[in-house]
Amino acid sequence: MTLKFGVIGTGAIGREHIKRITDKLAGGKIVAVTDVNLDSAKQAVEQYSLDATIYEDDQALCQDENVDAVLVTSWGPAHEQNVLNAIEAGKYVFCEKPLATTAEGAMRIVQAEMKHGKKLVQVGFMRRYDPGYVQLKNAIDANEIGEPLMVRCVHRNPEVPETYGTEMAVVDTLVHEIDVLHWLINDDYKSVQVLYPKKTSRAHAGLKDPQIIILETKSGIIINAEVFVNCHYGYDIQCEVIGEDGVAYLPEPASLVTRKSAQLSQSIMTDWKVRFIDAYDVELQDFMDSIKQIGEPNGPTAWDGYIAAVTTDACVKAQNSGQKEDVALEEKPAFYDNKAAVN
Ligand SMILES: NC(=O)c1ccc[n+]([C@@H]2O[C@H](COP(=O)([O-])OP(=O)(O)OC[C@H]3O[C@@H](n4cnc5c(N)ncnc54)[C@H](O)[C@@H]3O)[C@@H](O)[C@H]2O)c1
Ligand SMILES: O[C@H]1[C@H](O)[C@@H](O)[C@H](O)[C@@H](O)[C@H]1O
Repeated sequence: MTLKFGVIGTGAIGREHIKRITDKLAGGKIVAVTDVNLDSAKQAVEQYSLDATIYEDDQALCQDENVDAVLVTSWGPAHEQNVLNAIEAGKYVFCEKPLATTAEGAMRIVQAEMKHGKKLVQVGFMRRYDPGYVQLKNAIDANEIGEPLMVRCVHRNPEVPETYGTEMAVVDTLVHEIDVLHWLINDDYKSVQVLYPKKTSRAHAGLKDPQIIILETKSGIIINAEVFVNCHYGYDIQCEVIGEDGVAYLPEPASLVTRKSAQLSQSIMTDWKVRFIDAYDVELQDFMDSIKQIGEPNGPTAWDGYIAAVTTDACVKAQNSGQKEDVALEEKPAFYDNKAAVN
């Protein structure tokens, strides 16, 4: 069975995913596309020689009977409505992060999915599929470093556009750490605080950059996360988990080491597309395979999207108050504990 996708948003990651589903992964096909910029949708169809219907809006795309699953790769603020339209039409949804830009928005999706009665949504938190993070998780779960006590992590982008504001540092960027870290250390967040170090001269007027976000978990683990989106030198993701018995580091991506002209050097990546290429491939393959095998997506759920949204809301509050802010989650519905059985 081929899973037929309708794509909402044919920008950077939309095209990356179209390309991997079309040329690289097994069992998927793009049959419909839409974008608020219709020319972009047309270009994507041409670029990848797709046999796909071009729709003027997301609702019409979701209603297409030929579409089995909707790939939401529009801008963050559009995700909530895109996902709700897909659920309304009874379609599976793979939604890029963030699931919604507010906790209320994410909760509306959770409620719509529960009302539908079956899991349909997977959120694009691809780091859970990254081989390095998987290694780190296996080491923690196998108790190789003992009880985790502290985590230090770094999320650096070379630059960001003028449209990227202070809140996006948490809603668009830190959201990756927010999702992957609670999964990694098997804990829930209790509070968050945001500090602003000296501002880089490379950040535009409306952006505070870098930022340090301190997250405390229910068991007392302190996470120190740096977001620095004008670091200039590369795309750099680091994570170090300090346990009672030892320390585990996220492996650096493999890169050639050279010795030349009295220099020992190694390159640093500059682009998220390349840094997490394996993770994107595996997450989308898993989405397609699990729908075929168990009738529902297997990856990060709408509830994970809700946890992330509650935590980013608290971070935004902390950005503005300068105080420690609580992360207050609703109780997890049993709906999100159950996994479908293999058919
Ligand atoms: N998982 C990751 O590592 C990762 C990487 C990049 C982007 N993203 C996420 O993917 C999303 C898209 O990012 P991008 O870099 O591709 O942005 P982009 O600006 O390159 O592309 C977004 C596209 O969506 C279209 N669009 C916006 N609103 C729409 C709507 N309501 N209906 C239809 N089309 C609409 C825009 O016209 C644009 O073509 C963002 O939420 C971003 O956070 C995730
Ligand atoms: O949308 C992108 C993407 O999610 C990248 O992985 C992240 O490093 C960027 O900060 C973000 O803007």
